[in-house]
Amino acid sequence: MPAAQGQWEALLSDGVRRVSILGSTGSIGTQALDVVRKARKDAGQEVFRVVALAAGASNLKLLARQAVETRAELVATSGDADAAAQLADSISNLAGILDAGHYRPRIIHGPEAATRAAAVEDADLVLNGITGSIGLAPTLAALESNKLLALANKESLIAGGALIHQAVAASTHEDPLIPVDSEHSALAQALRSGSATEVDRLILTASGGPFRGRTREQLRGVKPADALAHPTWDMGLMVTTNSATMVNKALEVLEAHLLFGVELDRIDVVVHPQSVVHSMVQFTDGSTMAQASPPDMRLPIALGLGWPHRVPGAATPCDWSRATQWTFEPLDEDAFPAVRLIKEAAARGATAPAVYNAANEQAVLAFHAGRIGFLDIVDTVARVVEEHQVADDLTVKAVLEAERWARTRADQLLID
Ligand SMILES: NC(=O)C1=CN([C@@H]2O[C@H](COP(=O)(O)OP(=O)(O)OC[C@H]3O[C@@H](n4cnc5c(N)ncnc54)[C@H](OP(=O)(O)O)[C@@H]3O)[C@@H](O)[C@H]2O)C=CC1
Ligand SMILES: CC(=O)[C@@H](O)[C@H](O)COP(=O)(O)O
Ligand SMILES: [Mn+2]
Repeated sequence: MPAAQGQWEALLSDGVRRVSILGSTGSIGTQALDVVRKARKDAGQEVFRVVALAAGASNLKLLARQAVETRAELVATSGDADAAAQLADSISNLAGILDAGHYRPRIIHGPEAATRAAAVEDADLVLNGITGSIGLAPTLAALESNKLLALANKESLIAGGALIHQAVAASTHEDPLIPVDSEHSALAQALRSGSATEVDRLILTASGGPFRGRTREQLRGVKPADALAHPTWDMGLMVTTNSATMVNKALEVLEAHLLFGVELDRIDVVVHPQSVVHSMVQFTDGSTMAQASPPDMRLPIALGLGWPHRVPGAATPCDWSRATQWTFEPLDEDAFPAVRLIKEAAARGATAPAVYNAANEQAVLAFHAGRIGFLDIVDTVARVVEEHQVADDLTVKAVLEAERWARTRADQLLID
């Protein structure tokens, strides 16, 4: 039997997986739909059924097209009643044109819409591809309604930390939280080869972003368009900017600690400009396991949707017949202090990581609005975290209050 055929059988052994895709119009969401489409074609039958779609309100036409294509039962927009009406019109027009005239999904709207889509009864698995810590409520809702959660929205884990651990512990699934972030998917794959006691260190790779090799002084005048010119990945604005400041890698170090329980001082970052080795696990005997594939998020997304099974043909593998070079270099923490700063924030505990992330989200938006310079982003994060009075316990209320304070304080500092 060909390898792929056995793999399709394994993947389909529990039946078609019903998925709710949050952030469906974004980079992760649209690639998830590529995976769903291709799996159906390659397997010759439905593999993943999209039962719910959720997005913001900036691309309602695309959301409508996705709804008609997938026939999702529930379609959610974070927009207002007008946005919902516009969405319903677009769906009904398109359904008429595309011979799906009978298709009438349930349309919901408002700030809670994605959270409701995360808890939708029909779904087995929720893919959270929303940007920002606004994704925390949907993350918790997915776990609390006992879904599998394929998590790209790292900000919810940073902000929610122990709250997410509690929700994971209460789940009846052995392993409900599946990493989709490329580095963490790589680590999860490498960790399949050894037990927790064998692990010595986790090594996260970083592309180095568009400003790799520059000194702090050389970063001073860079413009938003420069920061968005990522060398290897095509992603949304927030994560792309975070790659340029190394805040993305900082969030990912803490994400790895929260996902895999390895202490922060046993997690390293190495710059690997080709983005082919997505991360590595070093074992106690000196062996290192690395996961490698050309940069394409459809691979970790597919593994997230099919976990623990691989989706055959999800992405193109490395071409070993061609000469190639992979290089590795240390992170310059003087030019890019974000990783050191998050380790300090994590040591303060409770709400400090949520504050780090919220201040960063505000600063990134201010940078793109032309209100501040590039270096002000991480400098502001550092100041806001330093001023923060950490809450004693991590509750949803404490996180929301800390975030509200951090956003206001960051905005004040950015105006001054
Ligand atoms: N892109 C990538 O390759 C990678 C991304 N990630 C992580 O995945 C997450 C998504 O990133 P990315 O896809 O790049 O981001 P994008 O900006 O491309 O997409 C964000 C998506 O979230 C939607 N959205 C925004 N606000 C809400 C809301 N309140 N309710 C529901 N949906 C909302 C947007 O809708 P609308 O279109 O209407 O604005 C859009 O669909 C981030 O956490 C990022 O760090 C991790 C690894 C790789
Ligand atoms: C694809 C992915 O997982 C991104 O989070 C990626 O890691 C960003 O690239 P950097 O390594 O430049 O942060
Ligand atoms: Mn990543």
